[in-house]
Amino acid sequence: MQNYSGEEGLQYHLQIRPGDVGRYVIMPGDPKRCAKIAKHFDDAKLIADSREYVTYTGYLDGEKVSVTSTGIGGPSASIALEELTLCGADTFIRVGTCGGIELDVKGGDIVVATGAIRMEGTSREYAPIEYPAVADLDVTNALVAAAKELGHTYHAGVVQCKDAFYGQHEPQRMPVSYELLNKWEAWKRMGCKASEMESAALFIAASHLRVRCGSDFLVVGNQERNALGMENPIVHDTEAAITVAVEAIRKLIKADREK
Ligand SMILES: O=P(O)(O)O[C@H]1O[C@H](CO)[C@@H](O)[C@H]1O
Ligand SMILES: O=c1cc[nH]c(=O)[nH]1
Repeated sequence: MQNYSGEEGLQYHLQIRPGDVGRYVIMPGDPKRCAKIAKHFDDAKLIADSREYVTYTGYLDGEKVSVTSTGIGGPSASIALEELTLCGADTFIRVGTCGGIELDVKGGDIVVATGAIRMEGTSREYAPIEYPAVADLDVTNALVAAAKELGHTYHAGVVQCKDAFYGQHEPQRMPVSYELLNKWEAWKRMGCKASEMESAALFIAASHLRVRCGSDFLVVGNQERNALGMENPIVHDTEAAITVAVEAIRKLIKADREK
């Protein structure tokens, strides 16, 4: 494909080149989360700040690692994954926020996605809907082990992905509300843990690109608990989800070195 950036190797959206990023990349949605994540790296340097994509590169246990924000939603997340892969990355952890769905998933808990419901548009441009959006097993095992070791309350399971944040939160005001409401009921009955917006697109794009991708999230709150009048803490501090991802990367680095 013709390179729109006008310079060979320079990525059009992320404004990064091969060599700028490590093999391992943490991907938050919010660009402002990047500096917080980069503080966990040794010798972190800002590489690029373009649109919603902020990239820092540093080191963990002597291995080059990076953080790149994806913005909100599947389209921008899949662009980040594609351009990072073109620059040599092959192992990705999305660190996001989510809303709890199962009643025991509370604000402040951690969710690790094992798979994602493809109720969004981007993944459908990559693969027919029958193909499941599944997290990479090595990355997921590393995330679960890290959450356990760090002593966090965590839940591993399927998350739901959508394109309209307010469709999740106010489905009754959307024209397709009956479909949304019925599907939401199905996700609950199937044991879906939480809702967020990028993992389905990332897992499917990662399968297509043959790279590894997993996700972990801070649970901000749970509207199902709220609707039932249950205690519903609202939490915004993503540090626990970040440390789980950083520890998971350390585990993957160690395991990859031993291969
Ligand atoms: O906190 P981030 O990583 O952006 O993730 C969640 O927050 C945004 C919606 O508020 C969506 O991007 C959703 O997936
Ligand atoms: O409820 C929530 C919280 C964060 N992100 C979402 O997509 N939903």
